[in-house]
Amino acid sequence: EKEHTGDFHIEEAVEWPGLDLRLGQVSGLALDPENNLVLFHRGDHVWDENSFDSKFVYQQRGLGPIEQNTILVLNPSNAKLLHSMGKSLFYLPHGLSIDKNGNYWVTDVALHQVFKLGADDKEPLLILGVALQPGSDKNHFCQPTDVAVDPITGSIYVSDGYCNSRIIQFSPNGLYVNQWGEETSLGRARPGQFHIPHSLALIPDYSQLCVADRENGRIQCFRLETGEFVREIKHKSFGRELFAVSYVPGGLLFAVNGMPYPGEAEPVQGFVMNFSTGEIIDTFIPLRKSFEMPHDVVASEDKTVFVGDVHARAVWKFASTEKMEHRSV
Ligand SMILES: O=C(N[C@@H](O)C(=O)O)c1ccccc1
Repeated sequence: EKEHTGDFHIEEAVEWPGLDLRLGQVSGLALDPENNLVLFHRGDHVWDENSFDSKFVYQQRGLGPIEQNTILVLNPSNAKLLHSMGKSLFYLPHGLSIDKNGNYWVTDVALHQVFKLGADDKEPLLILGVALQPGSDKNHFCQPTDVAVDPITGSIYVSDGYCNSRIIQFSPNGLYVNQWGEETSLGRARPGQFHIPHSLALIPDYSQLCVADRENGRIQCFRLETGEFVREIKHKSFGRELFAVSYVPGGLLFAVNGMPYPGEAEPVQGFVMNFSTGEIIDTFIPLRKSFEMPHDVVASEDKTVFVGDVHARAVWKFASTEKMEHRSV
């Protein structure tokens, strides 16, 4: 009988033409049920130092919403545009995820809102949060960063956000159910404390929700039903910031970290981890150009990985070059 000992490597798919799509800041990536790549970008708007006041109120309303289509559906092989939507709706796109029915779930950090959109371009199916009003109660977010929808229960989880430190759970029709998380106290970051919960990965096989705890440079995982802390995944090679996390059925967890601060050793890169052990089994960087601020990562079952970069305004594709040594036993 043959035994496979896969030596897992991924490297950039250099035939992918997604590096110069002339997009705005690419903030969110997801794969739809047909495995098309969907991206969320900011068109001609940018998030910079002048975008918010000290109370996190968006300062550039005068610009109006982004007139370009902010949600693009691309062919995952050749980056050809298949469909686009989402114009005149958003000010500062951030997170994007797609549920098992193909609905798009997005966050806008300027509006402080979460939207559920059908794949057509009709009215949003659900909006959570109050437009342009930051807050931290049951119906106000503060720069919410991502959404994850449980494929089994339909429960909605929101990572809230740059100016809050919590995960909020809503029922499938948007009623507040539960929340957990608190600000990171000075000194050590304890379990359940966040410093920008920045990206979510829902792990149905283990009924866990994993969070990229960005400025604590770590991933924290919690029980879906209760929000109870399960474990932290942290590696020295993550450096100071861990921006995004994504799970692919079969047990692999993907992540991207932040640029090193001056004088720090850990380079900006992508990570492939074994979910159950938390161990890093591969790292990856582009061959063409280089990561600047990799902001989201998404992987498909065949281990194709896409990374969107909010500064480089680029989308890289990586593919596994698994070398299978065949040993007869
Ligand atoms: O983190 C920032 N941005 C990115 O996450 C992003 O989503 O663009 C940011 C921080 C301070 C000022 C301006 C931008």
